Amino acid sequence: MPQFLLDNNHIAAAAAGGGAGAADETMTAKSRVTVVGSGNWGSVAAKLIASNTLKLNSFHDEVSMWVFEETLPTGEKLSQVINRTNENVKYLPGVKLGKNVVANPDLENAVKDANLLVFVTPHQFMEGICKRLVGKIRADAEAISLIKGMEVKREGPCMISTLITEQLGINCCVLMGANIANEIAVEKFSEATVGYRKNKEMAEKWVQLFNTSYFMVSPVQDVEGVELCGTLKNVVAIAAGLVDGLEMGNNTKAAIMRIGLREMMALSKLLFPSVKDSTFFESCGVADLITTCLGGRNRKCAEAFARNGGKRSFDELEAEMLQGQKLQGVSTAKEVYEVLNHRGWLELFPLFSTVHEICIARLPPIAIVNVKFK
Ligand SMILES: NC(=O)C1=CN([C@@H]2O[C@H](COP(=O)(O)OP(=O)(O)OC[C@H]3O[C@@H](n4cnc5c(N)ncnc54)[C@H](O)[C@@H]3O)[C@@H](O)[C@H]2O)C=CC1
Ligand SMILES: O=C(CO)COP(=O)(O)O
Repeated sequence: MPQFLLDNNHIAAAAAGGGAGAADETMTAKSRVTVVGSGNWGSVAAKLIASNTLKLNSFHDEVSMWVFEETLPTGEKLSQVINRTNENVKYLPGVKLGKNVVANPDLENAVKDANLLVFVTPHQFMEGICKRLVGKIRADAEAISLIKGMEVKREGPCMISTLITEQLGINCCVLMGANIANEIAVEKFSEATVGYRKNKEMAEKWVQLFNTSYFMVSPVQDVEGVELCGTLKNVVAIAAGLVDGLEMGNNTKAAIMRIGLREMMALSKLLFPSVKDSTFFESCGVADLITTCLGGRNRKCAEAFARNGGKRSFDELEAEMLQGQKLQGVSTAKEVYEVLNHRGWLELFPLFSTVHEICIARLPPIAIVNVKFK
């Protein structure tokens, strides 16, 4: 790791060196971690955490990982294969998770002893998961959401961290960033941002749990800003993929990313006036926007959508190209559109609204560059 990074982050040094020490253990009860989710990023999150729980005395070594059970083509259950091979052969093949990661297909059983809950599933499943968890978690549990997405209620948008807090009655931080899971899985250096509301000590505990020599995590006091960055950039990534599929070139793509960033900032601040400008310059902001528009799944499927002239649906392309992994950008574009429509803001957000209209085939892919961006 470059020296300047160490200077920047004393917590990184503590995590990498396992410096918590025996004194730590005697002062605090050990925390138990459960990761709720085991897709591409969920599996990498479990790997990161498991490498740290082995080093840090304040955490139990074992990391429980809830697996949405499925039967593999071999006839075996995914959770059993993960526990036998120490690999998520479907969502993260070829990467060992750490022997202290234990896959568990029983959601309620997986969470019952944990005081640290890490939520990392596609956002559309979270409402159902929360309902199942009511009354099933420890009273002293704390949560963090790695989920990029939101729900739309009659009252307006509901961020996933808010859903968790409201349904389960627990505090929820968020972790977002320029984090293409497959790259972090092979330990290429990247950064992430933890967003917290009030409790800085808790944010630092999450930083400690995730931070490694190749994954540098920084806390910022702006939970909505961090979460909206992670959520809204997926809509811009769809636009960037359309531009790629249309072979419009780099200048057009850069323009779409700039306009997208401007809409991300404007909508975030309209929804939550407390959102800070500086958050957009953290890993969760411009860095995540760049990496997703260059190398993410939303970009990839949108490129194929445009190459097919919009004739094959995103659902079809997702099933064919992602082998069970899920796109977040298409449903987020719909959710954003509902919010904009409900509030009379559609004209203020031409990129966001056009992406949705292209996704549902109301407009052709080329419309992404025919919009009048003010
Ligand atoms: N993959 C990546 O590079 C990154 C993903 N994220 C975010 O992390 C979140 C989770 O994404 P991934 O871990 O990549 O998942 P994924 O898209 O790779 O996998 C889909 C997951 O959903 C599960 N699933 C399918 N049907 C389900 C159901 N009915 N109920 C519950 N679970 C079901 C599957 O078993 C699988 O674990 C998303 O919000 C995504 O935006 C964030 C950063 C990076
Ligand atoms: O959020 C991501 C990178 O930070 C991954 O984006 P995709 O879901 O488009 O792959």
